[in-house]
Amino acid sequence: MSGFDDDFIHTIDEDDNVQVIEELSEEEVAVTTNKKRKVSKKAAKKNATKEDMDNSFTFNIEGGGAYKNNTMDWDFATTREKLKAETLVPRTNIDDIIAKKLKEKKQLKNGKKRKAIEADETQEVEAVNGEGANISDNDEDLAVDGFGGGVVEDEEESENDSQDDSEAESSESESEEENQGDQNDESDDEANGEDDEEVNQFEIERKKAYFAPDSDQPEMLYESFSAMNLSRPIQKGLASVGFVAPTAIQCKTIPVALLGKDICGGAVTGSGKTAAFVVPILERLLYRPRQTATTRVLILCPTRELAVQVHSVAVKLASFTDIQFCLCVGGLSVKGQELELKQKPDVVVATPGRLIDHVRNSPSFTLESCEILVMDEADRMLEDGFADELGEIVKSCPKSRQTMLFSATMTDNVDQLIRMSLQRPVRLMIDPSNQAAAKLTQEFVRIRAHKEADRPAVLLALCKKTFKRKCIVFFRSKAAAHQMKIVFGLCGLSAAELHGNLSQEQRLEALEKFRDGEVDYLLATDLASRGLDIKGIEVVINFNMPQQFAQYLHRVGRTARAGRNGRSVTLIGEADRKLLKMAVKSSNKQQVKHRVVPAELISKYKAKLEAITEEVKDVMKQEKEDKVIRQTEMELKKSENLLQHANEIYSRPARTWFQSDKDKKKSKDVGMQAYKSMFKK
Ligand SMILES: Nc1ncnc2c1ncn2[C@@H]1O[C@H](COP(=O)(O)OP(=O)(O)OP(=O)(O)O)[C@@H](O)[C@H]1O
Repeated sequence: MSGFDDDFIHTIDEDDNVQVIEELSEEEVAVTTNKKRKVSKKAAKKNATKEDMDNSFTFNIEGGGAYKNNTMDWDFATTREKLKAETLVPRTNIDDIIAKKLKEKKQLKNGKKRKAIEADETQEVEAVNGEGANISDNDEDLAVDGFGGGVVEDEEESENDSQDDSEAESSESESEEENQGDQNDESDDEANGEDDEEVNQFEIERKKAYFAPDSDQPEMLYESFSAMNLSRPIQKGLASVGFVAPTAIQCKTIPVALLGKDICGGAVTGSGKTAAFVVPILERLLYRPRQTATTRVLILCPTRELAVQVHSVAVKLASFTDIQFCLCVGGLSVKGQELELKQKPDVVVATPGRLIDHVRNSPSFTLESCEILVMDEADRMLEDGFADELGEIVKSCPKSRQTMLFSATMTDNVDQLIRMSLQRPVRLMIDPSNQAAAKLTQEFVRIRAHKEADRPAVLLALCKKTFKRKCIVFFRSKAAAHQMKIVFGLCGLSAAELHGNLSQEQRLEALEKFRDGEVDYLLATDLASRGLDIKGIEVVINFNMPQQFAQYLHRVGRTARAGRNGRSVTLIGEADRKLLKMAVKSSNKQQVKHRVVPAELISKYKAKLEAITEEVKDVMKQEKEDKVIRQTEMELKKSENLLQHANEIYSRPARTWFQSDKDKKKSKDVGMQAYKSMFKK
């Protein structure tokens, strides 16, 4: 990067500290490495709370792979607390409505049982009196039992173990029909071959001219963070969260980022990209001039949850520094954020919309002094829906800034990147593009065209029989995720939902409940598909396949993170064959499997679903009614507020936006279309 003036934070090549790397001999590194000191979670926490530097501190060093330690969970507690304080009227709680429905059901069942016992007693009395009748099984009781647990459930448990292994077969067993389809696709590909070659050559030349030469990519591999010449407070921060050795993307990125270069970084999901950009930012900020507070770093994320997570990671890693952060995302109080921004925090972590709102409407907040701009999930942000907002943000930052873009499906499409006005970016791609995490097993359940309606029953069968905890299920729409939440609740499966129809507090609460194991399932839309890092997710189920392979990779990337094992199960329709082919192509063959859910099991759960249709409707009706009441209460509270603070409210200048309402709607529609096109058949 060129154009650093005196006020800019220093890159490592301008910094005397570079000597330290060279002076640290190999033996010294080896000695420290061999110590293998383990800092327990508890001790790390304790360290994190200490404000001052501890001179006797020794780093937590463990040689070998990056993921040896148990790293800490990121927490949303602070953000949730803030939100709780802002809630005007308590929200409708769907769990309460479902619980009420289940209670009613139980009461009904008990009532029936009592009646049956009374009837039996009468019959017995009658039998004694010589007018006997046979006592038959009460079918209705059994049906009711089947949903909440009890006898039928126990039976299922025992069936389960034997079925697990037999259900999974290798992909080689896929039918002839599928193979035929693949061959057709291939012959199409060949026909286009020559044209493609020319285009490819042109693209290769363009990329060559656009990106920095490959020689700018360091080939250094570091055994530990302490070998990276990072400052002591940063190393302490890393040790406190259990990071000992850098991952591949961290090895490559940190040195280049410290030089202030623009970066396009790509590495599979769960490979540590967050710390790859946070660490060099913190390191550089340690050397910032401190006379006047200035916001120097902006980190953009496509979703609020991801921004909350990145903020939490950054704050934890910076525990031993004086670096200040501010989280600016929609759904949190604008006023609170305005006050924080006034203090000129060093780093702002934001979602684009809310950030633009502040740039335009928060007095004294500007991006004029932004020296580093990071875009996490950059390929998503470069998509149509975000393009206008991004253009507005880039325009507000100085040209001389450093820009870093990261994603597991990072694009090196020059046309898209030009929008970001990068300066000879260094391409740091660790894994071949479009690849899933190494330890992910991908399973596919075939849904034939005339069986599309079976999807809910298949899902229920999978969750009831096989995947009983730490499972995230992706749906195409908010309505589908919500409806399934009710179905799961009525079927005795504990689930939380996560989608855009919930309040921000509910969204974070859902994530926390799932993370803490209070619920076994997270039923989500693509809101949760990118970036979220929840430890221990064992399975990702795709109720439907998204049309874009990249989106699929992000979804399944919620498991098998940080070198762990994981499994994905995708219900794959006839129209998704191409994507199945891509998954097979981009993975180790042994890791792609065909799962069969037995037809009788599907029939059983179809019947169960049919039997609870009315109950689902009831819950939805009750929920709607509660919503109306809450809405009215909200309006009332708002009017009261307005009356009480009318002068203040009306004297505020109206908030402005960079687009007209019409333009705003148009770009929202474009985004929505782009999203929907992912599912187009
Ligand atoms: N050096 C390290 N040592 C140990 N664990 C690490 C290290 N770096 C990151 N991790 C852990 O790896 C996990 C994945 O990291 P992160 O969320 O940054 O991945 P990502 O590459 O950004 O994934 P995604 O593409 O899904 O956004 C996290 O749980 C994080 O705590």
